[in-house]
Amino acid sequence: MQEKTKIAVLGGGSWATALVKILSENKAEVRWWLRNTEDVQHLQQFGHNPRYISGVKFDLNYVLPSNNIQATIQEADWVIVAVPAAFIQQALSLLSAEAFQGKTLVSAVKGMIPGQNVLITDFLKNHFGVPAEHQCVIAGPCHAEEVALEKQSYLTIGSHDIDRAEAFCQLLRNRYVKANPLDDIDGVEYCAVLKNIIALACGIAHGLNYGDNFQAVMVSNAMEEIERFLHAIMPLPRKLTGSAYLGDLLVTAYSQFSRNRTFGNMIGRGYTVKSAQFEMNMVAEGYYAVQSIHELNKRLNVEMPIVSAVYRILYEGVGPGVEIDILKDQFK
Ligand SMILES: NC(=O)c1ccc[n+]([C@@H]2O[C@H](COP(=O)([O-])OP(=O)(O)OC[C@H]3O[C@@H](n4cnc5c(N)ncnc54)[C@H](O)[C@@H]3O)[C@@H](O)[C@H]2O)c1
Ligand SMILES: O=P(O)(O)OC[C@H](O)CO
Repeated sequence: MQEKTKIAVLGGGSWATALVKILSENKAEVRWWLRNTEDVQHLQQFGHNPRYISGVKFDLNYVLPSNNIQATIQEADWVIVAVPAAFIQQALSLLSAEAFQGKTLVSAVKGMIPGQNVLITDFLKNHFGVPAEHQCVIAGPCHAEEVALEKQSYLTIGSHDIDRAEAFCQLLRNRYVKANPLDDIDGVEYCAVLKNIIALACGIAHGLNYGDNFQAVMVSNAMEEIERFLHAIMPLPRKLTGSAYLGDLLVTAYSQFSRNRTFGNMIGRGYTVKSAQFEMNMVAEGYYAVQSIHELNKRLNVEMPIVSAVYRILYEGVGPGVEIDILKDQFK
């Protein structure tokens, strides 16, 4: 009998839950780390994650929930990090560089480490010595909620090692998930960070009662902003109309499931940052990312009017109406 592929998934949120569904249904052995003991016990007893997309039922012959992070990754060949960026340092604090040796690290995160202002793959390299070519990122327009409903979805797996990316694609592909490898790992990782900030802006505009016409112009301006930033930080020939770039921006800017758009919408309607965070059970990565991009851009000096507007709204207390009014006059 062929041995099962052993995969560790770190994180108890929506995306981790959807990834565990995909991988375990493909008959991989999934060791799943969740920080909350009651959630682990609930999963072991009932086969559901009680907090996020709880309709998904897991086959416990393939899914092994645990709150011991060292034991979870020990046997795994692949380790998927699906913890929001702001909590990664804390989540991985019990692990040493040796714990990751010989494994492939896969970032499912669309964010940056706050304060350090680095991508997750760079953090894993700097902090744990995981070589760049031993890493992959999961990109592309894919909401966990739609995976749970088995709606047709597309993922792009970025890696400097294209064979490794293809091997990971093979673990993901199923009836409703298509996966493709791509070597522009940094480009898709930065694009995923930026699209979350743009979704915040779209949500803010919607909350202020701007309509679809305005949002379409905002998204097309945003695409130019993303292109300028990617060109400045990582110049490469890349097809930005691809689903890991434009596709991911569109899903997050328009979908009812978007965390970032929902958060922005609350800000546009007059919620404070604290009250919006309190009301959402989920994490809007764009809130943290906009600070990191703002810091990085002090060096790059890229023209990023939408990102700058979101930064001023969320971190400098400028009224959302004031900032969106300024953008309104700049857009063509
Ligand atoms: N949800 C999606 O559809 C989706 C799709 C692609 C990528 N992602 C990315 O996956 C990553 C995980 O996001 P998600 O959507 O699964 O999360 P989520 O918003 O569904 O859930 C929030 C997660 O944050 C954790 N959390 C909250 N407060 C915490 C704290 N103080 N310390 C530690 N952990 C805390 C929760 O336990 C939970 O796991 C993010 O980077 C996100 O951008 C999400
Ligand atoms: O749309 P959001 O803000 O929920 O982000 C989730 C994923 O990045 C969509 O691909």
